[in-house]
Amino acid sequence: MAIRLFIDGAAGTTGLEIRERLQGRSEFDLIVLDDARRKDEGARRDALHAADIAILCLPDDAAKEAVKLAEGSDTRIIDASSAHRVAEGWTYGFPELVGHDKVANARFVSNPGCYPTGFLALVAPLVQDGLLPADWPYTVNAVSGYSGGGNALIERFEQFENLEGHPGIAFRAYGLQLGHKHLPEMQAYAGLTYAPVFSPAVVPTFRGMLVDVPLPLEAMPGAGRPEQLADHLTAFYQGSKSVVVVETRYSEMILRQDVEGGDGMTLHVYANSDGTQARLVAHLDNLGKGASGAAIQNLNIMCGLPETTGLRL
Ligand SMILES: NC(=O)C1=CN([C@@H]2O[C@H](COP(=O)(O)OP(=O)(O)OC[C@H]3O[C@@H](n4cnc5c(N)ncnc54)[C@H](OP(=O)(O)O)[C@@H]3O)[C@@H](O)[C@H]2O)C=CC1
Ligand SMILES: CC(=O)N[C@@H](CCC(=O)OP(=O)(O)O)C(=O)O
Repeated sequence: MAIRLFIDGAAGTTGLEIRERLQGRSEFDLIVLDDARRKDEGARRDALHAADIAILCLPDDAAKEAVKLAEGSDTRIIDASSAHRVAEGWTYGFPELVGHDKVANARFVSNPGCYPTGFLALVAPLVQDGLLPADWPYTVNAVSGYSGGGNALIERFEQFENLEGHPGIAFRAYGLQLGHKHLPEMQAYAGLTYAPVFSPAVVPTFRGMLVDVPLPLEAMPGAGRPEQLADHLTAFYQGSKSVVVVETRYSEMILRQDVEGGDGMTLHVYANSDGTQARLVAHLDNLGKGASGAAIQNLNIMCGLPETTGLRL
C-alpha cells in the first residue's frame, strides 16, 4: 500500500521543490489541500492525521502549530523549519552525522538549516575526532542564492529590485545583529564551546550556496594539518550518496546564475603552502541538500527506501 504523505506548506518554495522530487514516485500517495484550504486549520488537522508522514515546509510558528494539530495521531513528521532543530524528542535529520538508523527509526525528524548543512558537514567530523579543537571561536562566511529566504526574498529580488531604472542588489550582507537562528544547531551538532561568528550574505542568483570556514591552523591547539583534515573528511564521507570531498585544484569557486538544482554537496579543503592556514568550503544547493533534497533523503530513509532523491547530485 502506498505511503500517505502530506506536505504542509506545499505551495511554498521548499514545498514545491519537494513535490517536484516526488513526481513519478508511486510509493507515495500525496494528500493535497487546494489553495482555498491549505491554510485552514481543520483541513490541515485532518490531513496531518490522515497521513503516515507529514513534511512541514512552513514558517517556524506554523510548524509548531502543525505539530500541535497532529497531536493524537501517530503521524511521523519531518520539519523543514528551524522550530525543532535542537528540541528534545527530535532527531536531527543529517543522517551522515547522526547515523542513518537514528533517522530511520525516528518519529520526529528536524531537517538541518541550509548553512548548518555546509558548516556541520565540514567541521563536525573533524571536531568529533580531535582534528579541530571544540573550544575554538570559529567563524563562518557564507553566500546564498535568494531562494534561501523563501517567497518573500524571491519576490524582493525578482520584482521590487528589478524595476527599470532601479539599481538591483549585487550583494546583500545580513545577520548583522548576530544571533542568527542557525547558530544553536551549528554549535550543538559540532559540539562547540562557543557559537560561531556567522556572516551570511545573499547574491542575485536563485539557488546555490558556499559556506566557508577559515582556519588559522597554526594558532589552533591540537589542529591537524590540511592534508589530514582532507583525508579525514574523505574517509568520513566514503560511500555517501550525496556528500563528496573534492580535490582542490582550483583557485576560485563560482556560483552561477540560473543553474539547475542538485541534491549533492561538495566539500573542499584549501590551504596555504606551509599548511599554517586553511579554508574549509562547502558548495551546495540551499534548496537541495540544504532543504528539499535533504527532506526527501530523510523521507526515503524513514520509509526504508533507497536514499537517493532522483535529482542530480
Ligand atoms: N528556502 C530555503 O532554502 C530553505 C527553507 N527552509 C525552511 O523551510 C520552511 C519553508 O520555507 P520556504 O519554503 O523557503 O518559505 P516560503 O515562504 O516560500 O513558503 C512557506 C509556505 O508556508 C505557507 N504558510 C504560511 N503559514 C501557513 C499556515 N499557517 N498554514 C499553512 N501554510 C502556511 C505559505 O503560504 P503563504 O505564502 O500564502 O503565506 C507558503 O506557501 C521555513 O521554515 C524555512 O526556514 C529550510 C532550509 C532552506
Ligand atoms: C538567504 C536566507 O535568508 N536564508 C535563510 C536561511 C534559510 C534556511 O536554511 O532555512 P531555515 O530558516 O529553515 O533555517 C536565513 O538566513 O534566514
